[in-house]
Amino acid sequence: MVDQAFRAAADERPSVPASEKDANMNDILAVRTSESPQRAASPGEANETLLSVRDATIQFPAPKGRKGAVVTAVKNVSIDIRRAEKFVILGPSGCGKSTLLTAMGGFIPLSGGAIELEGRPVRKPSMQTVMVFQDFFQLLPWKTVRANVEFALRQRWPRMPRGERRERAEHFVDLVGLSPQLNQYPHTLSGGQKQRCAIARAFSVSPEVLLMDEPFGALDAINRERMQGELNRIWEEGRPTIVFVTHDVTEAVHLGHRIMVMTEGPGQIRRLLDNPHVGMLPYDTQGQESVAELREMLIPAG
Ligand SMILES: Nc1ncnc2c1ncn2[C@@H]1O[C@H](COP(=O)(O)OP(=O)(O)OP(=O)(O)O)[C@@H](O)[C@H]1O
Repeated sequence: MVDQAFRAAADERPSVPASEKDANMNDILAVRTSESPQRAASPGEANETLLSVRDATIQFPAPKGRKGAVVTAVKNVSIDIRRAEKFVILGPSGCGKSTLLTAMGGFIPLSGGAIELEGRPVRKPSMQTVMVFQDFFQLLPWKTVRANVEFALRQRWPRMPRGERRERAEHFVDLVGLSPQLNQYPHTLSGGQKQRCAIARAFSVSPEVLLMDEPFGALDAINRERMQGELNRIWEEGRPTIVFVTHDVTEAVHLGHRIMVMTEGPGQIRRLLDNPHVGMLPYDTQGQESVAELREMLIPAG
């Protein structure tokens, strides 16, 4: 019998039929879910929906071609993101991951369907949602690490007393291990340190939802692995809801309580999986097997 967590994932209908390969993946994750004694319970198991995507379709004008022609980036995606979960969107390059994430933040409009945050339509960016990007240039170059975080805090809570703002900024800088660089400017930081600062800034404003678009994509392998572990650790503080986009299978399995696998473009849901291996790689051999299976699932047919 599959366990509760797996049934919850199966409730979300993928928008494309599962292949035989996918069915095997189900078996693997379902069995592991019930067998794994150390399994970290998904905090989203309480099933409280925070961000709801209903039948979302996103189209862009085709770059060239006849007038009115469109590119469909995302097609009929429906998904409920639960409060306090780390939800990973995984898929091949160009399948619409970033587009879907950007729409969740209200940065681009839907062509069809709806996105709601706590039951209210998401139509434009709001303070409830913060995005962290892959590139290293999201910090204000003329401000120090501390001042970058303080700046965000001032935007979020304009009336917060100066001392409290400073203290809060230092707390989050410390949380990401950047205290020694507190007074440094972005151009003096490594790529990993810049991402740490961006993450400190994002966490410091206590967003309802943190949207992370391949934030470690530009890091070397060692720093990337380190940052994944850090993210799991930092998430424990406050447990924000995180939607994390990646095309890296190991990263997905290490970070996501649930993993949504997308098809090649136009992006649809291929599978939605509960992941019992979150935070356990690289020492969890079953997790490594799941990584291999997922990787195979992403290899294009033919
Ligand atoms: N502003 C735009 N105008 C036209 N087409 C766009 C636009 N943004 C994205 N697209 C197209 O939508 C599709 C999905 O792009 P998207 O960036 O969401 O994919 P992705 O899965 O995030 O890819 P990657 O992993 O390479 O970042 C692609 O075909 C892309 O060319």
